[in-house]
Amino acid sequence: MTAQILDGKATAKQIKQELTQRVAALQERGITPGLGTILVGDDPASAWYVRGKHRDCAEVGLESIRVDLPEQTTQEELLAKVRELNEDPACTGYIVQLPLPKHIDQDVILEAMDPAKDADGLHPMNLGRLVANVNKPLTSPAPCTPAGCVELLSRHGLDLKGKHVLVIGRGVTIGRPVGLLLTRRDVNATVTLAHTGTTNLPELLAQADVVIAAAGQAHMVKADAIKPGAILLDVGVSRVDGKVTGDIDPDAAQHASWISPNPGGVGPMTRAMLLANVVETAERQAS
Ligand SMILES: Nc1nc(=O)c2c([nH]1)NC[C@@H]1CN(c3ccc(C(=O)N[C@@H](CCC(=O)O)C(=O)O)cc3)C=[N+]21
Ligand SMILES: [Mg+2]
Repeated sequence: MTAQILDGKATAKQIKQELTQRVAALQERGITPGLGTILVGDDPASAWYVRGKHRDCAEVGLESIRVDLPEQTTQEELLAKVRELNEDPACTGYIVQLPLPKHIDQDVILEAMDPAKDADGLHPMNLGRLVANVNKPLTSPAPCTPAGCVELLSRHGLDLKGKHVLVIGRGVTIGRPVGLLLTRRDVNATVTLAHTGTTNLPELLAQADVVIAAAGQAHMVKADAIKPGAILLDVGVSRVDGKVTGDIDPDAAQHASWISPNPGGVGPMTRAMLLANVVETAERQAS
């Protein structure tokens, strides 16, 4: 068996085309949505991601607002920028690029954002809405990487109803929220969340119909560990010898039915979902 590819790059391209139409429709009504980014410090990977987000904006017709601050920015200075974007009518939604320097409390910054402008879906208010809302369509932004995982599967015609999904990793951007999306009634999956304290990972991997690997440990999911025919989403990113390396050993493709490559899988979907959150916010405000 060789797995079929969950092509995140092509799917994101399709989504961006759809968003381009929606942005044009907003523009016809005199609305130009804008995405803001706040980047603190000069980590090259973070700077590269932020540049990509601005390129994506230009591609679909969104305005973008870029705020770059030096590494030694204080928490108060960053809070001042957050408040500025909260008040800026040209800014429909924005993100604060993570991770922040160690002297800044990420939770304080996220809570200071206007939840209505939270393009990442990481504000506690929006995470709370995700917890509270199981049945109705979501009217608040969902975290981009989890939403990208769900969208990547559904756009390849894969139905998760009744499937056992094993999520590996408990980070706040992926591992914890992705189960909330997958257990909504419209998806109806059964979810197990494994982490470094899990003692029976081999047993769980052998059972899982779908594996979402978001641990950030290069090639930790091996070919012989998975259930034959499983669907594999490779979310974790490490750099090994300067190369982007996922959590799933590429040999696992021999035993899987579907696999998302990394790069080229969930990464581009994350970016597309960020744009979608901004467009949806603008549409909500316009209606
Ligand atoms: N507030 C905040 N929101 C984020 O969404 C956020 C963040 N902070 N901090 C860092 C992580 C990481 N992240 C990625 C998004 C896209 C790719 C992506 O498109 N990667 C390409 C290329 C990978 C490469 O070659 O480096 C791919 O997977 O094909 C990667 C990583 C968003 N993050
Ligand atoms: Mg990727």
